[in-house]
Amino acid sequence: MLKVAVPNKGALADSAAAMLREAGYRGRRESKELVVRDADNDVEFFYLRPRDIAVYVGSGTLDVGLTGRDLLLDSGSPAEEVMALGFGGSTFRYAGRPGVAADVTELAGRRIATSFSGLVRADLDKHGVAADVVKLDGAVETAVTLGVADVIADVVETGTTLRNAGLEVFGDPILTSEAVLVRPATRDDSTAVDVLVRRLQGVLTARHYVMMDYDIRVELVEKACALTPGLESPTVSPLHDKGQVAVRSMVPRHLTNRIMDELYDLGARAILVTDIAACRI
Ligand SMILES: Nc1ncnc2c1ncn2[C@@H]1O[C@H](COP(=O)(O)OP(=O)(O)OP(=O)(O)O)[C@@H](O)[C@H]1O
Ligand SMILES: O=P(O)(O)OC[C@H]1O[C@H](OP(=O)(O)OP(=O)(O)O)[C@H](O)[C@@H]1O
Ligand SMILES: [Mg+2]
Repeated sequence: MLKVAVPNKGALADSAAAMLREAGYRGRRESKELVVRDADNDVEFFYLRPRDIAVYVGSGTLDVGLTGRDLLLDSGSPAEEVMALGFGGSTFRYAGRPGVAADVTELAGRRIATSFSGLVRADLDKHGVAADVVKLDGAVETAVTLGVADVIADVVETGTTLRNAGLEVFGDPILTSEAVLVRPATRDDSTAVDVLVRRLQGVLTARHYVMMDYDIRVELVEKACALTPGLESPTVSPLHDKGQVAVRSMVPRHLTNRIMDELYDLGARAILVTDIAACRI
């Protein structure tokens, strides 16, 4: 039975659960459940703290897990990233009172509060900077106000928490993160993991693309297909009216309206867009 680690709470938990549900797996009925057995799919889900997931997977105790790239790299675990999951996006950045520093090279001798000490020490080493890392559990923005640190390094999504604490980011982002699927670096080839990966890729594709159908005059079909090339090649079917064809193609969701406008201008009509509920490409 494939053993999968899933975030039990926090910023990644709801989206991870939604993605697995869309991929056809059983979820938990209430948030106190720590283990869920999905016998139909031969999978067992372990609901763990997101920070601990890379540790379990890296040790080989669990076969695969969903966590943040920042948490994976911070843990120093030998687990490796298999695929990005398209949610839980954030950056990991230095921040401080306005004007405190312009970039990491100005942090020598300073105190840096963070709950990601692995990431920060690696970044300081990379830049040859000797600074004190103050390891805290969370809410690190307050460390500057309370005088425990000169600057912080933390997860930034909207920037609201920083603004509320009177802090500003400085320097380049240390890391760009999102939720990722991780597996042990020394893994055996596993068909069960391949099935999970294909299902999750199916969810990503179904979310990123829509299906577009339209009718177009035969002599314009090449131009229309250039606007809607699809992933491989559009399906072109004959219509009863010999002068026209029906075209069906996958289109990136964020381009839907622009492509419909362009197709309409070209002469396409009966342009219909439908969601893709599930797919294997
Ligand atoms: N707005 C956000 N706040 C916090 N984490 C976010 C946010 N957006 C995305 N993330 C990602 O979520 C993960 C952190 O999740 P979470 O905050 O639940 O873990 P944690 O900080 O270890 O736990 P907790 O906050 O419960 O102590 C990281 O990968 C982070 O990049
Ligand atoms: O840029 P924003 O949208 O404001 O989000 C970033 C904030 O959210 C996270 O805190 P979290 O809620 O995980 O609490 P924690 O600091 O205790 O981990 C992170 O540590 C920042 O404080
Ligand atoms: Mg947090």
